[in-house]
Amino acid sequence: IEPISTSLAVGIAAAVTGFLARYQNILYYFQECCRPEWITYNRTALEVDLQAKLFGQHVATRVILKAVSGFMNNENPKKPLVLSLHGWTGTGKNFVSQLIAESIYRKGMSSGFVHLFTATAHFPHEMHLESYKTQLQQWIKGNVTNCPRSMFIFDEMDKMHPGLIDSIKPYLDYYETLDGVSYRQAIFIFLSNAGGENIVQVALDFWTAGRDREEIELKHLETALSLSVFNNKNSGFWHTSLIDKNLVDYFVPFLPLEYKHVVQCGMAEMHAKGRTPDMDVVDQMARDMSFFPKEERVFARQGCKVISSRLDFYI
Ligand SMILES: Nc1ncnc2c1ncn2[C@@H]1O[C@H](COP(=O)(O)OP(=O)(O)OP(=O)(O)O)[C@@H](O)[C@H]1O
Repeated sequence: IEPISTSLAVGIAAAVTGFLARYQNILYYFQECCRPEWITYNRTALEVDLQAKLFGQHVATRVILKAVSGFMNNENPKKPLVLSLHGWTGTGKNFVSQLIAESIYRKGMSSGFVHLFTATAHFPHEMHLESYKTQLQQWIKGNVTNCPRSMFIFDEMDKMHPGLIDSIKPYLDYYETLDGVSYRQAIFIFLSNAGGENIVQVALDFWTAGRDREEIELKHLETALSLSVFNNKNSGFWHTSLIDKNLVDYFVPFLPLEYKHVVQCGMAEMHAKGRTPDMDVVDQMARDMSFFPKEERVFARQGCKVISSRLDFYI
């Protein structure tokens, strides 16, 4: 009787283990977790999205695809990926962050591993600076401990207190671990309008010289960025050592959008609203929008930002 009961017990244990393993697999399937089922980089998806959905940003498209793919395909990155996106309002900085998130996380921006902070909403009062610092550091540490492949997006970076920027600096650095946690798989994206006006000036110079916008290369914009972001004492960045410590891997410039891009945004928006894209409607809306400089009317003052709500008036 003894051997029978032992083998029965072994059999039951194996069945239970098998069931739990299967149950866990089913759970992984339904509930987001820090596993490849939920977090896998799809380069093709990012490339296709950038080409098809992001208008007028050939420089940013190239830099972002290279930066994200290089980082995600590297098994052993020496530091987290840090991108700083700069440009005029409504040119696609938030939108690109969303596309990057969608190419990595199955749930995109709704993923529990993607964290978005907006300076004025999350850190509005300077008097609470010290508690913001502690909370932010704990938040980053807790989330990266939970899932090393976490993404942190900081919007309105130029409105963020330099002290707060300084408090996240250690996480962006080359340390193997920090208090036992490695941050090397994480992604940090900073968004700001800093440098926007100088980028506009470069784009305008090309336009005035009759040169094609597509001829603008990263090298033409680097000086514009360094003058306005790195050497400008009013810029939050200048007050921190993010730049001279080389913690930002890529500064990504966003060009101001022209009339034709606004039209492209309008057509895409109509499609997104479930309408048949109508050139007449979109053209009417685009013509009523505000462009600058006053005389030349080349660039959309609000980029593509207000298009979604504007369109409703014209449909
Ligand atoms: N270059 C673009 N191509 C396609 N759509 C765009 C582009 N720029 C903006 N949009 C559309 O406009 C919306 C608002 O743009 P977005 O929030 O990305 O601008 P932003 O550059 O982050 O502006 P801000 O600096 O004011 O935060 C996006 O959700 C997207 O629908």
